[in-house]
Amino acid sequence: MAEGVLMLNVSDPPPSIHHTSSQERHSSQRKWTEKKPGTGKRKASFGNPENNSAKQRKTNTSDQDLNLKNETESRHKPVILASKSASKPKASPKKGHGEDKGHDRPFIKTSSLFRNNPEIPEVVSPAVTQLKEKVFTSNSFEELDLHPHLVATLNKLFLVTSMTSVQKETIPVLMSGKDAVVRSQTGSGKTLAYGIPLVQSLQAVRPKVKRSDGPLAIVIVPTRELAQQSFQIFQKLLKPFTWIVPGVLMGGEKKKSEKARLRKGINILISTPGRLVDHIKNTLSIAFSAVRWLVLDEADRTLDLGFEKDLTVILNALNAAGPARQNVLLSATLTEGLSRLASISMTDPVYIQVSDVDGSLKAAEPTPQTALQPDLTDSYAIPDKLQQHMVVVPSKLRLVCLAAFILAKCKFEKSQKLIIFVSSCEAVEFLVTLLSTVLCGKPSTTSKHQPPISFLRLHGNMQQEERMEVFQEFSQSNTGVLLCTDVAARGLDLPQVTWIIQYNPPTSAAEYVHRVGRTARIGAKGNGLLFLSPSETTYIDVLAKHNISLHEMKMNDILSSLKQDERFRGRGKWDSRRSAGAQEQEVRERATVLQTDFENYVHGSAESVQAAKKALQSFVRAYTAYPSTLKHIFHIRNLHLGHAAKSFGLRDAPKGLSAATANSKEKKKGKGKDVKRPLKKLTSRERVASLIRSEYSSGLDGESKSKKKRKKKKTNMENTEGKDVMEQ
Ligand SMILES: Nc1ncnc2c1ncn2[C@@H]1O[C@H](COP(=O)(O)OP(=O)(O)OP(=O)(O)O)[C@@H](O)[C@H]1O
Repeated sequence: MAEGVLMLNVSDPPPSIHHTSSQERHSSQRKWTEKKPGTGKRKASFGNPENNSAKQRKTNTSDQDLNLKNETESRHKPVILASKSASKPKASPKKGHGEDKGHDRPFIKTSSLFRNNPEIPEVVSPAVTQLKEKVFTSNSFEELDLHPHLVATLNKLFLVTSMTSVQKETIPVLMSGKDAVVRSQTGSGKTLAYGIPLVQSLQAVRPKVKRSDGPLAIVIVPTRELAQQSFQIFQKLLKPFTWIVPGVLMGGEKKKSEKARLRKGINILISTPGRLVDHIKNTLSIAFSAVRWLVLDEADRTLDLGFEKDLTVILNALNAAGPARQNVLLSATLTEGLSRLASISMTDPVYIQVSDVDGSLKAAEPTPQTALQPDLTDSYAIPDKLQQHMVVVPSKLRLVCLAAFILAKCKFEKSQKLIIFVSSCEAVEFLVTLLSTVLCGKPSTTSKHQPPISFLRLHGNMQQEERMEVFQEFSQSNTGVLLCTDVAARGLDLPQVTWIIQYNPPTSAAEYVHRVGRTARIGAKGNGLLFLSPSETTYIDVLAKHNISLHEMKMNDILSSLKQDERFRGRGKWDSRRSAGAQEQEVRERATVLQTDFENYVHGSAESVQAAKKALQSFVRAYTAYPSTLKHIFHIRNLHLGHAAKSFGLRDAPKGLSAATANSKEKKKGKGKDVKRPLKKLTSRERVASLIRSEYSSGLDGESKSKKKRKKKKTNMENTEGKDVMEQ
C-alpha cells in the first residue's frame, strides 16, 4: 500500500476514528487504523500532532461550556444568495432545515470549540533573501520596430506606454526569430511579451495571411478561463489587422461549432491541451502545415503530469506537419525540468529570467550549458508589493476563523475583493452555500442597509457557461468573495483583488506562487494569507527554500473581529473595561455562536448533512494527493477526522468515510481517465495527476452532461470569435 494511506472504511470499527464531542473528552489516546506494507491491518497509536498531551490541553480548558440554547435556536433563515451566480448552488437551503421548523427541532449543543485543540506552536519564519524583480522599465514601445498601428493599439486600447522588464527583454528576442524560455513573476506582462511579437510577425507576412491558411500560431494554456482571457487579448491586439483571425478551442464548448470555425479558418489558435488533442484526433479540417509559432503559456503546468501525454500528441502532430517554427515557453515558475523539454523541442532557446543582482531581467544567449541558472531555479520572485501572511489554526476552528476573516474584510472594510483557494470542487460548492447562508442570512442589527457579501464559486465541475459567467462577473466587480479550486490559480488577470486566502495549502511552492499571484499584479498592492494547522507549520520551511517568507497573523486577532458583529454576541454582557481574559472569553463565545450557526444550518436538513460529508470526504481525498516530498507535513494520519468534520459544520466525524470512494465515483463519471486503479492503490504522483486532471480537465469528460443541459442559443464565443466581430 502506498505510504501511509489511511483506511477510513465503513468496515473499520468506529472507535478507531476520532470523534469530536463527547468521545474526545473521554479518549485521551486516539487511534487510527493504518495498514503497513506486508503487515496486514494493524491498529496504531500515533503521536498525532493534533493529539494533545494532558499538559497541553490544560492551557485551553479555561473556557466554560456555553449554554447557547437561546442564542442558537432559530438563528438564521435560509436566504437567496447574494449574487446571480452564487444563487444557484447545488445544495441550496430547502425546507427541512431546522430553522424552518423553528421550535420543533431539538437543541443540540455545540461541543467546545476551544478545548482539546493542539497547542499552536511558536512559528519562526526562516530569514530569506527574497528575489526581487523590477516590473517596469522606462523604455517605450515606440523604441521597438513595431507596426505603428500596433503601437497605437497598445497605447489606446491597452493603455500601456512603457514596457515591463519581461517585455523589454522578450520582445526583441522573439522579433529576431529565436526561441525563448521566459520566467518572470506573476502579473508582470508575459502575455503581451509574446503576443506583441507574434502579431507583429503575422501582420508582416506577404501575401497577407488568409483565413484559409489555417493556424499560423498555436497558443496552449492550461485552463478554459485563461484560454478565453488570452483570446480576448489577441482580439484587441488584432484590431488593426482584421485579416488575421484569432480563435479559441476549449472544453465545454460545442465541438461541432468548433469544427465549423476551424473549417472557416483560425490563424491564431488558442486552446487547452485536451481539446486540441481531441480535434487533432477527430477533426479532419485541422491542418498544421502553416504553423510557425508555438507558445506554451504556464509551460510548467502544461508539461505537468496531467498534460504530458496531450502535449506529446500536439508536438508530434506539429512536427509531422509543419515547417520550422518559433517556440516560446513562459511561466513564473519554470524550473530546471523545463530545460529537458526545451532541449528536445526548441532550437538554441534564449533564457530570460530575473537577475539576482539588481532585479532586472536578463536574456542569456545560448551556451553549451544553456538552462535556467540552477541557483535561481528554486527561487521564485514574488511581487514587491505583496504582503504575505500565514495563520496557524487548529482544524476545529478553521471554519469560524475563515468566516471571521471574511466578515472583517468584506463587512467592516471597504472595497475588498477576496479569492479563497480550496482543495476540492465539492468543498467549494459546500462552503459557498454555507458561508453565504450563514454570514448573509441573518440581518445585522448594526448595519441594516449593508449589502450582503457576494459569494461566487469557480471549479472544474461547473458547466462551461456558468464558469464563464462567474469569471466575467468577478472580473468586473469591485468587491466580493470567489471560492475556487486551483483551476483559477494560473494566469487569470482579475483586477483589484486585495486578498488571496489559501484555506487549504497548495501542493507545491510553485502553486503557492501562482495562487498568491492573482493579487499584487503589475505593481499593485496585494495580500496573501495561508491557513496552516499546527501540524503543518513546517510548510513555511518548504516555502523558505524557494525564498518565500511569511509573516504570522494570530488566529485570536482574526477571531476578535467577531466582536464587531452583534449577530454573534452570545449571552454575555460585556463590560467595555473588562480584563484581557474576559475579552478573550467574549471572542470565544462569539466564535462558538458562529460555529453553532454553521452546525445548525448543516444539521438542519439531510441534504446539507450529505453535502457536508461529501465535502469532508473530498477534502480527505485531496489530502492524500500531496506529493511524497511533502508527506512528512501533509500526512493523512495527522488529520483528526472529528476536528476536520467541525470545519465542515458537522457535529461529529461521519462514519464510513473512505478516501477511496470519492475516487471510484469520479471514475464512473469518467474523470481521471488515464488512471485505472482505485485511488488508494495509486502512487502519490498518480494521485496528484488524477486530481490535476479533474481540475484542469479540458471538458471532454463532461461533454455529454453539458450537451444535455446547454441551451441552444449561441455562446459568447461563437458570437465574438472571428473577423466579423473584430471589424465591428
Ligand atoms: N507594459 C505594460 N504596462 C502596464 N500594464 C501592463 C503592461 N503589460 C501588461 N500589462 C498589464 O499587466 C497585467 C498582467 O499581465 P499578464 O496577465 O500578461 O501577466 P503575466 O506575467 O502573464 O501573469 P501570470 O504569471 O500570473 O500569468 C494585465 O492586466 C496587463 O494588461
